[in-house]
Amino acid sequence: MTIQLRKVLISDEIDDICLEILRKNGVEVVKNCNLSKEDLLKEIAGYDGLIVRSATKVSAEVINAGVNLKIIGRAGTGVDNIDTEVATKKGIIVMNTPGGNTLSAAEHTCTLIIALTRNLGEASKSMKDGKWDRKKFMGTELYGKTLAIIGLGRIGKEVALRMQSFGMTTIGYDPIISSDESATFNTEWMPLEKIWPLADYITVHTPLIPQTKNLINDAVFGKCKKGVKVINVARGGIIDEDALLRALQSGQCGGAGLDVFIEEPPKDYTLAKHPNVIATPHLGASTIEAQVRVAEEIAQQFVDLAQGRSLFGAVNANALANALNPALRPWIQLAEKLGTVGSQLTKTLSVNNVEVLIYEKSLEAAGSALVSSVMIGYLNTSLAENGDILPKNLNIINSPIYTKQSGIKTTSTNKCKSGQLKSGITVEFQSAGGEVLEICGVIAGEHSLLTSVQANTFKVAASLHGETIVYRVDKPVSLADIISAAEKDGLKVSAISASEVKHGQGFGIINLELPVTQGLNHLNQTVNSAYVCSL
Ligand SMILES: NC(=O)c1ccc[n+]([C@@H]2O[C@H](COP(=O)([O-])OP(=O)(O)OC[C@H]3O[C@@H](n4cnc5c(N)ncnc54)[C@H](O)[C@@H]3O)[C@@H](O)[C@H]2O)c1
Ligand SMILES: O=C(O)[C@H](O)COP(=O)(O)O
Repeated sequence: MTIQLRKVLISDEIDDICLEILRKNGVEVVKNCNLSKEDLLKEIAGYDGLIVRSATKVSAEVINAGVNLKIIGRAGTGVDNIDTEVATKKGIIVMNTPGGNTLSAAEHTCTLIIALTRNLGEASKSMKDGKWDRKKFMGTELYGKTLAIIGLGRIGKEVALRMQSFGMTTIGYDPIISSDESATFNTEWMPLEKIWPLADYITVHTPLIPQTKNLINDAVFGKCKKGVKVINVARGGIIDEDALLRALQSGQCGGAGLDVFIEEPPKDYTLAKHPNVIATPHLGASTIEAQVRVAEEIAQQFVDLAQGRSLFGAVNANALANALNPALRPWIQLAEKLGTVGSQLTKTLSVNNVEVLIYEKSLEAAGSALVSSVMIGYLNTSLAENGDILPKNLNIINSPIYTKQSGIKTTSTNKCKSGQLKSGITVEFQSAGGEVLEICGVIAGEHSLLTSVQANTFKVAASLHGETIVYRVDKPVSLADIISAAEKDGLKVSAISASEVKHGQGFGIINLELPVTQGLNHLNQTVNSAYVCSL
């Protein structure tokens, strides 16, 4: 799969280095940060790529209007403003720049913790109002206090390291970070229920997902120390805003540092205006350094992808990473061709399971890419022939979704250590009734070759390339007879290969110089069945 990146739209405020890098690499770029939703819907059809920050809402409507979109880039971390599910279904890559703004977001979190504990916001405001009030703004030290970090990923870890220098004890929770790993940055991993009563400060650094929505709510505030302070530089909604207001009003929560809100900008500023709240308008990543970094990174990632070098930052395209690896590319192509041939030879079977068996060591990690590619070939033919609506752009990104929809189960199995002398890959198409079609292929140089069907070996491996006819016989038929029949059907044969005939079946591949334009009457009288494939 190659990505043709001719024209990219930048619809949010992104550093100009992004435009420079893209243009230097021959990509036309338009930056327009003032597009209304309606304008964006009209404009987007003309672009192959879109780059945003958090302001542009890349909804299903926008993605559907982007009929030429191949890639959506987020110059930043959170992709919650992009409908990644719809993009994936349409075969569009979604990419972010993980890490580019980590330090800035971590520093902003630390700034809010410090500002909260010394009432900096209100104290500064009172000075601006011409007041000298030293008593009202008595603070507390951070030294010796406990900071709970929910989400021990990139930002959570950097916050821990920085706040430890103030003498804070850091504890935390993350479902995928082990206690050993969190111990490497001096943070004791604990389950949430143990954390709540211990924390003097709680800071959240998770994505906003169903599991983290309203993670800190009325019940949690009830389990915390009276006066606990909370900080959210992650996403609005991880702390329940209504519950927070109630806790601030009752004094159960002693203060909140908020950079993000459920609605941005908020319609209701009650929370931001509360005297114990320090609020900033989503400034976590707003530093010169972070903005240059994310702009540079997203542009370079776009260029690397278009030039087939890397897929760094893609959040929805694991399989594609293998497809871009030059060493694996021919195998990925072979897999798709085996899928196409398999779909022709299983026309009479109701396939419900497809298994890819891998006999090459170099392909051990490429199972999901090979399966996705087999299914592109299989579905492209079988959906078309069943009269189903074919997705416009069936590719390695959305093939798993359409496979799931088709009800076919898929697996890949590494057979390298099985001691068998086989090479290449084998695809087994299995029906509910227990019938199996097994086809095997290998790569020679860059060429895809079919080596056997149903364990019937081809005397000379057949080339899977271009306009091809796959046929089946139930007894040996001479190649001369088959070529003669094909020529009577107006075909120009460039090569032919046949398998041995065992247990009443044999298979063959006819390579053609030109596409088939008429019926295969003579051929169909000479072999049992013949199918046209474009490979
Ligand atoms: N305010 C800003 O300007 C700003 C800037 C950068 C990032 N962010 C946001 O900060 C958040 C964290 O970013 P990051 O780069 O550290 O991401 P990350 O992926 O490195 O870390 C997030 C961590 O959250 C953990 N997590 C997921 N579900 C969890 C749960 N139920 N409970 C506890 N932990 C859970 C994950 O396992 C992961 O380790 C993201 O939401 C991102 O969008 C905001
Ligand atoms: O997830 C992120 O990267 C931050 O929320 C930054 O968002 P921004 O690019 O809109 O500042």
